[in-house]
Amino acid sequence: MMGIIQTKDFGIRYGEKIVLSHANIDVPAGRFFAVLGENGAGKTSFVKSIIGENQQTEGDLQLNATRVGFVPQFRDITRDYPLNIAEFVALNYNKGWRLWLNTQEKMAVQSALELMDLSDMRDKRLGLASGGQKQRAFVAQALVQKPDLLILDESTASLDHEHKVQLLQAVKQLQKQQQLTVLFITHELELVSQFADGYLFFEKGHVTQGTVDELQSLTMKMTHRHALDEVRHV
Ligand SMILES: Nc1ncnc2c1ncn2[C@@H]1O[C@H](COP(=O)(O)OP(=O)(O)OP(=O)(O)O)[C@@H](O)[C@H]1O
Repeated sequence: MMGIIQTKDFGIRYGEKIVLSHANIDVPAGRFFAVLGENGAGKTSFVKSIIGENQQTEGDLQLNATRVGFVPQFRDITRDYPLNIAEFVALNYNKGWRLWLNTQEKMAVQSALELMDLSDMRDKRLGLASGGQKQRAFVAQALVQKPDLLILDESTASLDHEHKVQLLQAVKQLQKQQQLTVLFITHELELVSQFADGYLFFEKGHVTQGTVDELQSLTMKMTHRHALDEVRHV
């Protein structure tokens, strides 16, 4: 099977600063990949290259996806933002010229809202929603367009535990049922290792790709290291 994201000697640099070099990865279609690495390791720069928002690259990056859904880490939604949650989720359907939705589109919006546990809040103004509710609305909006590649940048960071698990379960379900490929950028290694089939690990200008088994041992190692750090800091 052809990989959905393939790179050959791929690199990213901002002027003199080399963020990534000689990246050789091959993400198979239909898998759930955790994207890991410390702050500033280059995770966001890499996914921006995938969606064509970062041109400061060298080498080869091949993308074999038709529709890519990207949920960025931050989005500026102020309190006076006028749309309600359902309207926001449906935004891709009415690009300013059409204010109504057909039945099929309404159903797609409804099912995305249900998946993200937002049906009860569909009429709530997005500007007045909590951080976690907004984050779930962003994911729902990305799901409506039925992407074959979904990229989530720390989408669980502001959620309570129950909604973290719920979001991961919903995405996992779509991955299995609809052959969705998922790239999930996160610092929550333990949580994501229960859902991922593999990982990309960004460290010191390089990226390594690993299997689910390697992810488990990486999680153990990191958790152990973290525990040791905590002991040291006492
Ligand atoms: N447009 C830019 N111009 C110059 N430097 C940049 C730009 N974008 C990112 N960088 C730098 O590139 C490095 C990688 O940043 P990036 O945001 O990709 O990291 P990250 O792994 O996503 O980090 P985090 O976990 O904090 O989100 C950082 O040192 C950052 O300061």
